[in-house]
Order: sequence, then structure tokens, then C-alpha cells
Amino acid sequence: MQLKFLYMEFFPIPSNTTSDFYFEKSANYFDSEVAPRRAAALLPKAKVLTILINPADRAYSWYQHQRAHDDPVALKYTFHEVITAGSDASSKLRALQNRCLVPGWYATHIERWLSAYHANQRRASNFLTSHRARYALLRVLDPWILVLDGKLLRTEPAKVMDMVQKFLGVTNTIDYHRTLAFDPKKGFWCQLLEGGKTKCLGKSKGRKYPEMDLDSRAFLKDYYREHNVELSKLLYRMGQTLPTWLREDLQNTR
Ligand SMILES: Nc1ncnc2c1ncn2[C@@H]1O[C@H](COP(=O)(O)OS(=O)(=O)O)[C@@H](OP(=O)(O)O)[C@H]1O
Repeated sequence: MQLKFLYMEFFPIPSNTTSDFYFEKSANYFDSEVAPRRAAALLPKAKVLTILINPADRAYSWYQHQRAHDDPVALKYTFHEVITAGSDASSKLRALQNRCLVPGWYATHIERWLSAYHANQRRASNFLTSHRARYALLRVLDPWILVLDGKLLRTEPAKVMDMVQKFLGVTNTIDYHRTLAFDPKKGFWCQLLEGGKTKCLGKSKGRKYPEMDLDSRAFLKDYYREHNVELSKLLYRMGQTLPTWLREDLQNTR
């Protein structure tokens, strides 16, 4: 009971009379086995947005995140040592390796979200026996999932926010082309305040760290090849635009 109460407080039941949107964001349960089923049970009408960057960069970003939080394993080992550690490595090193690598199996995780939510919506399209036709119909009737290009979000956030507002069906839209400005010191787009100053995200977002070494880049390119091919097929089936980083990656693969 207690858990349910906390959940309901965290996700208040939306009233039919308001046009408010409740949102929640986290990078940490995207790849969870149980989260999609739980989310679909708790919030069957939720819209889901996934922001994907190149999984190799995501792995490196996580490693840097852990170093910044003084994780002794991330401080002790280089990124290359972490991602290439073998089965004989310590359990702590393997755990860090998993948190760097596994969330980047994007197609596997998105499939899990799709099946959890589709299982919920099946009744609406029960007359269609083919899985593919059902996908297609649900895509048109109820676009509830949007896959966004994290690289584009970084370089052209206003353009991405236009897509988000359209997807959510926001009526009172905000023109982010006017409310965001590039801050050269931060190296990212930030909120533009009255008077021309900018308000950027905190120190923990957009950290400055060295470029990934080329050996790690090559290792991860190979490691994620099949996963990225699967992702491109899945996005095609879902009728979603391929992120530019994925297009480039696949072109280089060929
Ligand atoms: N405008 C702007 N300002 C700051 N940071 C930006 C911005 N746009 C995108 N990013 C990228 O977002 C990354 C951190 O966001 P996350 O949501 O993954 O972080 S967290 O899960 O909340 O810790 C962060 O990753 P790192 O660069 O590894 O720090 C950024 O690259």
C-alpha cells in the first residue's frame, strides 16, 4: 500500500479537466527488465520519449559521470580497461563495464518498451493478426513513442523541441528558437534570460573531459555494430527518423 501511495504521489492521476503535462526523466531505467511493464501498468496512456546518442559516446559519458562521482573503480581503471575487461576481471570492474555497455543495446531495450505498451493496447487492434500490421496501425492511431536524436538535441535544441511539442500535442507552444541561446563558455545551448544573459544546466550536465581514445572508439564501433544495425531496422519498422549519428555509423560500416 505504502509503495502504491508513493507512486501515486509521484505520478498524480491526471485530471481530465486540465491540459497539464506531467513528466519524468531519467537515464537509469531505460534498459531495465521490469520498468517497461511497470510503466505500462501504471501509466498506460503515457507518451514515451527516448533520446539516443551514439552508444559509444553514451558509454564514455557514463564512465566520466562515475569518475566525477568518485567511483573508485572508474578512478582506478582507464576507459579502455573498463570496456575490454574479460570474464576474469573483478565483479566491481565487470559491474562498471556492464553499466557502460549494456544500456547502449538500444534496439533490445526499445523492443521491450514496445512489447510492454503494445500488450496493453492489443485490444484496440485485435482484429489484425499480423504483428507488422498491428505495429503500422498503432503507429498511425496513437504515436505514443518518439525516438529523438541526442546529437541533434545538443546542436539544434529548438528544432528538436518543435518535434517534441508536436508529438505531445501541446497547444500552447513555446518558440524555443527565441528562448534559447548558445553559450560559448558552457559550450551548450542554454535558456536565454531577459537582458541577454543565459542560464545553463548545472556542472553535472555537459562536463568537460578528454576525447575518447581511438582504440576504445574502434573497439566500441565493432562492439555496437550489430546492435546499431538492429536499431536501424527497428526504427524503420516504427516509422521513425534515423538519428544522424546512426546513419553515419551504418555508412561507415558498409
Ligand atoms: N544544453 C545542454 N547542456 C548540458 N548538457 C547537455 C545539453 N544538451 C545535451 N547535453 C548532454 O546531456 C548529457 C547529460 O544528460 P543526462 O540526462 O544523460 O544526465 S543525467 O542522466 O541526468 O545525469 C551531457 O552528457 P556529458 O557531456 O557526458 O556530460 C551532455 O552532453
